[in-house]
Amino acid sequence: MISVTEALQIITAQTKPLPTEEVDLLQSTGRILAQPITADRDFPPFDRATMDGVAIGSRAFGQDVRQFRITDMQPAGHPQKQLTNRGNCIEIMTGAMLPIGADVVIRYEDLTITNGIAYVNLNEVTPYQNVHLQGSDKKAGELLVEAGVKITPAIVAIMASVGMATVPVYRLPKVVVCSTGDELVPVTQQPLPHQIRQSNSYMLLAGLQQECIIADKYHLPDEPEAMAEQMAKMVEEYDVLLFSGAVSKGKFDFLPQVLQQLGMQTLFHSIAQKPGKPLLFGKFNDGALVFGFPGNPVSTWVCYQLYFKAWLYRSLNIKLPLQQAALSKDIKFKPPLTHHVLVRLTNHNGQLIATPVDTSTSGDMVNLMQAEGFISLPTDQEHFAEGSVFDVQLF
Ligand SMILES: Nc1nc2c(c(=O)[nH]1)N[C@H]1C(S)=C(S)[C@@H](COP(=O)(O)OP(=O)(O)OC[C@H]3O[C@@H](n4cnc5c(N)ncnc54)[C@H](O)[C@@H]3O)O[C@H]1N2
Ligand code: MOO
Ligand SMILES: [Mg+2]
Repeated sequence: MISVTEALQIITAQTKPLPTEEVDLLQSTGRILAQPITADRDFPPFDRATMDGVAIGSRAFGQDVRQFRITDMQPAGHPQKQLTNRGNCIEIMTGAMLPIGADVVIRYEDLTITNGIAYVNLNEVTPYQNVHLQGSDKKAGELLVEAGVKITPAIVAIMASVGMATVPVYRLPKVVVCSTGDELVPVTQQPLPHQIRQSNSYMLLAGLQQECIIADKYHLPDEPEAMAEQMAKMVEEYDVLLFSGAVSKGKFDFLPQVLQQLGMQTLFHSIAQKPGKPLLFGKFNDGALVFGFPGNPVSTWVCYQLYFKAWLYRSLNIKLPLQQAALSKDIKFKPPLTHHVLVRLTNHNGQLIATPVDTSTSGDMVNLMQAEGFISLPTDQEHFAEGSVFDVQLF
């Protein structure tokens, strides 16, 4: 049986750089940007009024001029006007170009306007007051967003502003999620006393959706020939096959043998860990990877998070979300296995505290929802003291 570290090494050795593709701007949120974005023009592209009011020249104000005749209007979206006389001003709206000859915007709140004359009720003004100067955020040609970041709504706004209707992103793998087991019935079906509804596959599909992966879904019976028939097509079609169940020692756990008959090379089957000991990982010659997650829901979820996401994030060259947190209580764990402890997080005087979530067994899917992540406790200790700090991998 291999260790968690060895398993992660074997899995991450199976990553290769993903090709890129163009997606619509609004389909890009959450995807990984494949090219850097540079400013096509200055940010902002002109001296921009940041307040509604009037535009004047600060020199006139310095020469004790306090009243200005309103001669024109400079709304946003209109070509730049010109201030021709130091005793004049131009009404200006937020977002408009600062007129030629003006360098200050006085807010309406600081003005008294009577008969077309604006009186400035201020003792001093400074040049470029209430003006967002051209190029002050970024200059044309400068880097705005580096490649390799996860696209957020703010990045979508930047891409829109530089005219990108489509966005180059790393292609995501084509994934299929496959539940196994004769006890499982569809969500819409009333289970008989010996049956349960499928839930692991939905948990995996939902998890994949959070990574922007829309996977296909299959269900396989506990019958080797029927399994093989359906799976042969999957190997051709998908980059990654995620199975749940049928990987342990049961008389109906046919998955490892069927996959091997179809030509899968087993890279490991079982890890020194709890939960998730019988995890299966393999690959086909044409490149399809197989993760066989143990069927108990907590095992499926922890193995998906720890192993599939390690592979996915390494392929995309991004970091897994980790937070350091201190244990809320002592944990004792005897066997020489890596113990993955589900935790929820709270903040205590600025220190993040990880409180273990009580699940009765790894089949307890109801209490799984309490967990915000998990800690992988190392094998070289049996006693983990309250207050000791560990990385929490966040769900
Ligand atoms: N003799 C041994 N028995 C078991 C061992 C062992 O080492 N020796 N390992 C145990 C561990 S640990 C786990 S985890 C499970 C893994 O079992 P399988 O991967 O073979 O999964 P199944 O037998 O198909 O199912 C187990 C359990 O999970 C439920 N399940 C499966 N798929 C789904 C799904 N899509 N939605 C909801 N629930 C699902 C299934 O009904 C079973 O209750 O084996 C232990 N046994
Ligand atoms: O992974 Mo199993 O569910 O350790 O119990
Ligand atoms: Mg089994």
